Amino acid sequence: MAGPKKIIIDTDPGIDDAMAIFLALRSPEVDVIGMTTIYGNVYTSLATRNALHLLEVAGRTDIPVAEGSHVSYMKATKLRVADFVHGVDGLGNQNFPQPKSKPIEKSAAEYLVEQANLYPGEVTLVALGPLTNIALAIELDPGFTKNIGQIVILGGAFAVNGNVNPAAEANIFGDPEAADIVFTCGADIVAVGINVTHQVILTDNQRDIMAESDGLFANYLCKILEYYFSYHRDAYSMKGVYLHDPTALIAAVNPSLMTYTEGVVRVQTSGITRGLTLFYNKQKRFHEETEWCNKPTVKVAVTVDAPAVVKLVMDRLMHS
Ligand SMILES: O=c1[nH]cnc2c1ncn2[C@@H]1O[C@H](CO)[C@@H](O)[C@H]1O
Repeated sequence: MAGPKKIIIDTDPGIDDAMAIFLALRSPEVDVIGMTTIYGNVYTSLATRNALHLLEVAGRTDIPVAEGSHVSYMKATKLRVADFVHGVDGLGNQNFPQPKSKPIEKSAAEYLVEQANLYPGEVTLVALGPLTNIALAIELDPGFTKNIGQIVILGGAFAVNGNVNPAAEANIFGDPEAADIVFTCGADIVAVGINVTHQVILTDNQRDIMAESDGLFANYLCKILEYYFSYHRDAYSMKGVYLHDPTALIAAVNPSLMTYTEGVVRVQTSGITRGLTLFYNKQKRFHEETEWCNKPTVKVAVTVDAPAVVKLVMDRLMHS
């Protein structure tokens, strides 16, 4: 029997990233062999600090962290970070101590290429932030797309409004050029967009159940979740929060909790729809040769068993 699936988490922690990371560490189906960091919810240096901190909380400083790009694929330095969603420290403004551990010497892209070469076809990369590091890995080694087992992407808004603006979802908006490279690179890709993650909601009551448990992860998360809940109250008038990153992680841990469709995804890189993800189902042969022809297909999640995902997330975090 095959052992647990090797996964690398590319992350911008982030409150829902913290949930996904802890969930992964509590999931016997996967073995977290490393983490890479990226800007998005916070700037990259803080993402690295938070990734190291979360591994210290979990007692898993054996897991290497490789720091990712500080600029977009096109070298833009003016980046959009979502501190209004996660707090200025990215983890709900809790004044956590500086971690003692350090990132490895290699960059995220170098580390991704190294691991994909070391375990060809075996590594699942779960991308929870903008796709800069992955586009850089493809640039560094064109064989990366063949060597990486699968890339599960939290990103996109397929046939629904975005969450940055009506067109764009945050991770794709963070680096649309990188996203278009990744979606059309030919690797085995599964995209979980906010059309799916917006169905997966942790309610106030469910958070209270988690807070009353004696799970280490559940207790830690309930503290930092306060900020994330208040953002959802303000932005969406909701008494609950979207479980974006944990849902994407579940697509790697238990893919049967979602259904998927397959087609070509392109990303708009200019104008007011910059960051828009557009899915072509390949059901019509168009008359003209276009930028959509002869592109590799990806899988896009369409439905989710939301109660089962929420239950799995809660159970695993409470028994930690
Ligand atoms: O309104 C928002 N702006 C920016 N980022 C957001 C917003 N809401 C959620 N996220 C973050 O972006 C990813 C999902 O798109 C998640 O990581 C979530 O934490």
